[in-house]
Amino acid sequence: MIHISNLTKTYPDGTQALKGINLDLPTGMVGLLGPNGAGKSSLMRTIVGLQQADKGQIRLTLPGSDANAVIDVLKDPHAIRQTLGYLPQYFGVYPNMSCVALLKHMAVLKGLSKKQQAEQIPKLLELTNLSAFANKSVNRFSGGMKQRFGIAQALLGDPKVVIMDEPTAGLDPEERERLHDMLISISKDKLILLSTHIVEDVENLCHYTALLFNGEIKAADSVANLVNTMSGKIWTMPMSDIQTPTLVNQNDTEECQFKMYQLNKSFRFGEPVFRVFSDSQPHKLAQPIQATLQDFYFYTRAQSEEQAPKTQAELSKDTSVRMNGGALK
Ligand SMILES: Nc1ncnc2c1ncn2[C@@H]1O[C@H](COP(=O)(O)OP(=O)(O)OP(=O)(O)O)[C@@H](O)[C@H]1O
Repeated sequence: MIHISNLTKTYPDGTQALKGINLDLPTGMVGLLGPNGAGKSSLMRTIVGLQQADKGQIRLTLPGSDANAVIDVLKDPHAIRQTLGYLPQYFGVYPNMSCVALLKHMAVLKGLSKKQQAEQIPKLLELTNLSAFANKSVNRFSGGMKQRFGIAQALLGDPKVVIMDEPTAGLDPEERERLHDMLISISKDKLILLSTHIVEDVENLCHYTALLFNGEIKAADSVANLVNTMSGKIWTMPMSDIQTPTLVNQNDTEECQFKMYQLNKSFRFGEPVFRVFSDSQPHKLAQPIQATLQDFYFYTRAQSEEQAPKTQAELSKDTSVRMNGGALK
């Protein structure tokens, strides 16, 4: 497991990317969810020792090992590099080398012996469905094949901790499904930390997730627990009606205590539909619907935006959002 405490990271231009992160990540498939710019890559790069934190601590206990065998990642970045696999968000340009030659080269960099290379590389090519392309140059691979190659290199040395930054980015549905299969098959005795903004991927694959917004952890729990907190409180209703909302449970007091969040607007058969969070039926046309992790994600985001100090421009934007069915107070 990875234990992170009080981790902060500010870039030289003053951007505070991580604002005192406290997080315990268990073994298995774990999601790190957050919108663009939330700080996911900053956190991942810090965990894998590619950049320094300003302060804080990251401690790693390897799955299946003695609880006392702890690696202090920030003090000993070399040790973590030997025990984890990393799939970065961008690989940059690949050299003009065949898939198998590049894997061998990376295996050497990871310190694998010739025997280990001979054992592991064919298995990894098979696992990632690249055996038929072993002699093809990686820079001629499709996006999905490059992503699978990235996973093969991350798994060299059979690491117990694997960190993947946006692994499904740019993949077509078939490739995404294949990648999901692969991740599930390798996750049994490892901690696989999956960073993404695709909430559905986390709901489908991960048993545990953390939500990162604007450099802060806003929730961390089992996916089932987070979804359960939304249970019975999610409704769908047609967009047209929310513009003049009729609250069915408005109480008698002057100030309405009732709170409703628009979570998500989408379209079905060309007609707008949106999901709202509400303790009770928010409108006579509202229908109850099964809660999802996406509902929790949007609810948490709406709450964290509400708590964040706002500029004048944001405040005037908020008023128009509210008139269209945003957070009603
Ligand atoms: N090297 C850097 N120098 C300055 N600011 C940076 C640097 N890297 C990231 N940032 C900023 O830090 C914040 C967090 O960025 P980060 O890339 O960690 O977010 P992210 O959640 O991974 O986003 P995305 O999903 O878009 O990749 C952003 O405001 C980003 O602009």
